[in-house]
Amino acid sequence: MSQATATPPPVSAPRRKAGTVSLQEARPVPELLPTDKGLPLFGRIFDYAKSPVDLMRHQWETYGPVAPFNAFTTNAVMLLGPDACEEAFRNKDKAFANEPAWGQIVGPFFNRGLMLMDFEEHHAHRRIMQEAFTRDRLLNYTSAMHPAIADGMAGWDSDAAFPTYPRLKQLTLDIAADIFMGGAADTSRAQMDKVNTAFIACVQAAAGIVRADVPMTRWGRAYRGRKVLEDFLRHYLPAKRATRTDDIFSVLCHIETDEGERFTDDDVVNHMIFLMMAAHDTSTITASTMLQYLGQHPEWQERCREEALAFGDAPTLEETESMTSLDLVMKEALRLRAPVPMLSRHTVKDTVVQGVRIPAETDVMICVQWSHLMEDYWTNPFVFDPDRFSSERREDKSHRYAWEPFGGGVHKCIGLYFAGMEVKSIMHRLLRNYRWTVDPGYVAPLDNHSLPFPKDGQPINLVRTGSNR
Ligand code: HEM
Repeated sequence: MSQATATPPPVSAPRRKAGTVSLQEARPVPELLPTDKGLPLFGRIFDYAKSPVDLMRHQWETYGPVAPFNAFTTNAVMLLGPDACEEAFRNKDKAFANEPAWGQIVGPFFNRGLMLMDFEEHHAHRRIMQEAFTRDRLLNYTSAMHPAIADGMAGWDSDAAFPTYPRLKQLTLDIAADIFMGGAADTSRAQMDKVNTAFIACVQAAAGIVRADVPMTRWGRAYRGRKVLEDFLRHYLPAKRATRTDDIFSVLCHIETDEGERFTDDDVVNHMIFLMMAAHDTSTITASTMLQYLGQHPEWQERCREEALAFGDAPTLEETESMTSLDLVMKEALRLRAPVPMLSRHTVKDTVVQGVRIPAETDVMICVQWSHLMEDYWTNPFVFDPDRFSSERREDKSHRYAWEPFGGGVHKCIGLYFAGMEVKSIMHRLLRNYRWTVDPGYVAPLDNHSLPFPKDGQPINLVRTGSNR
């Protein structure tokens, strides 16, 4: 165990059972202090970008589990602590909607992706999509994953300042081309690069300040990017419909529920674009966080390497699942740096959370990252200590929602097992063929404008020890 960042002062959690306070009895959202109004137009959005954790701590200590928050011109609220998050995830009275919330953030570029659907429609689409993530499908994705990883890593050589983040980002994009698209057979490298650029433009739109189709802006690029992606996918659709292959694109074209429900062509295109986005940055962030901590904790790197060496080059799904130390490290990485630190909702009716009345038409931020760092639930929460998840300690059991990197309720990440398999397969190959070190004092300078990534690319000292083939 070692100190990763300064430990903040302890906080206490006023707990309240869900559903015990009626709308009439509930308190209003606490009044925003004048000092917390932030900048005209932007509110406290830059405070969030500077340090989400500092902002969340301030909100929790000043206002408690339901905290007012000025973001752009809206009066939003932040939900802090696992009790408040749980109430929003459970969404008992169907007050919290995703589309009007995430739609404002990820814009029209991930339009009609599963996460942007609500209630009955969401339920219907999720039932179909579930068929793409069954255990049998995962087995197929796992065997296709290893050659894609080996190809992507083939050029990774010893480098005293190996830029982890951009390299992992490229790797996960390459993997997506194989696992999601099925290698996109008749597409040249140049065309594939164009698709990757289009895709990145869509992902980066979340951080755009100008939120309209204006040339030279993030949103302008994303509008053009979405068009490129749609054209690309529509070009391949007839072929994917005609034959069955093991990639997700083909799977989405053919899956159906027991009742015979299937996706239309538009659904397939929309879900594909969203799925690639959902899978890409989140897995990249997780793998790069793991690389950082394993580089700073050689004893854990060695422990994980021993497990990796116990299996062959291409472990099966069961084998990746049995890599216990790697699993603990992944959980700890997701705790310390949740790839999606804050989830977005919009209330479609008045509702009550932790005894506080949240009016209809309020933007709500579910601050999962804060739950991961509260002293009420974790010992020395800012310290890297994967054993806290071991069967002897199970600190994550301190509250059902103390650890919630994949969210909860009906929108809980549908790709969580896929993510575990992908990230562990990448780490497995790295551990077998490389050693690496990271300065123990290194703290990743995070860009928090959209999902948190290291601005400096997170350089590590990488040494190649195996053939990686
Ligand atoms: C470590 C990696 C990942 C993390 C941390 C993560 C996190 C999340 C979170 C927090 C949500 C809930 C959003 C909400 O409630 O508003 C979510 C939803 C989703 N994720 Fe993931 N995700 C990861 C990887 C993946 C992968 C690999 C895929 C697909 C292959 C995927 C597909 C989805 C989809 C489709 C949804 C929407 C589910 C729904 O609304 O029903 N994710 N993810």
